[in-house]
Amino acid sequence: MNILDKIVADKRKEVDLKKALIPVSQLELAVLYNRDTVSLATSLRNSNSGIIAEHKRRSPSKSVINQSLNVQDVAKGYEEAGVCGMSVLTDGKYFGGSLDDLLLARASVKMPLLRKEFIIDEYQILEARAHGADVILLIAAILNKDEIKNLSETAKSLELDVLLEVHNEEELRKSIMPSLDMLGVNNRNLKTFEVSLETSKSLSELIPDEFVKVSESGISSIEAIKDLKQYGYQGFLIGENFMKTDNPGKHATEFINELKQ
Ligand SMILES: O=C(O)c1ccccc1NCC(=O)[C@H](O)[C@H](O)COP(=O)(O)O
Repeated sequence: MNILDKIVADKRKEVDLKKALIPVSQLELAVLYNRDTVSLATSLRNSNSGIIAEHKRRSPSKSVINQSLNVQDVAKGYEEAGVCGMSVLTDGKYFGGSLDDLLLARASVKMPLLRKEFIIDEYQILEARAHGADVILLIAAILNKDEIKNLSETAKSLELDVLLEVHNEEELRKSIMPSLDMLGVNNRNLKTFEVSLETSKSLSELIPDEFVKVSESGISSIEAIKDLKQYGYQGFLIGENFMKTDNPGKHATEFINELKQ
């Protein structure tokens, strides 16, 4: 079994357990009293930098990245740096994240927040909305076409943006549908962890213009972003490069300032 299959199998067990403990009706109540959402797609369309900065403590490919930071400080630092939005990993077992991280980030900043999760059930979309997310991620590698349609339509009905992530042409072709806002190309193969920015470049021309194009993973230089912009990318998801430092917000500020020059 590859790591992605293992993550999804664990996620199914986790969601089934949670459903038994916290009923959908309780989450729906939390959604009802939640805030208006803000659009990451709009923020990216109106931005020069296009940076989506991630909160990432550890990962299957890197084990420990940074365990000593406080999510509120990271969120405030990113917002002050002027990023377009923040991605918050909420998976506990493989990434050391939680829904509490999302809630605490939400309490600290106004910018769009992405729940970075392995979403396989509508329940997780309600959770995302109830904990302050503005955007959800759907990963084409773990969903079929009907699941992508149902989950993305549920997200839209809750006024959430949808970022659909692909890694190859087959995933892209099955996924294109009007209920998506952004198409993300993950440069990391989630089954082998191999990273290549060529993946974003080669898939770019197959992504219709109505979707905001986002390049994800393995981005660590200004040159890489300038290069990817030539291929129509308006969003750049950066995790490790910021999180491996003592002060991710400061690093993001310096990065964005250099990008603007
Ligand atoms: O990062 C991993 O090792 C990983 C492994 C398996 C599934 C997903 C994984 N990462 C999720 C992401 O997409 C990245 O955290 C995100 O794109 C930022 O990547 P990076 O800038 O390379 O930290």
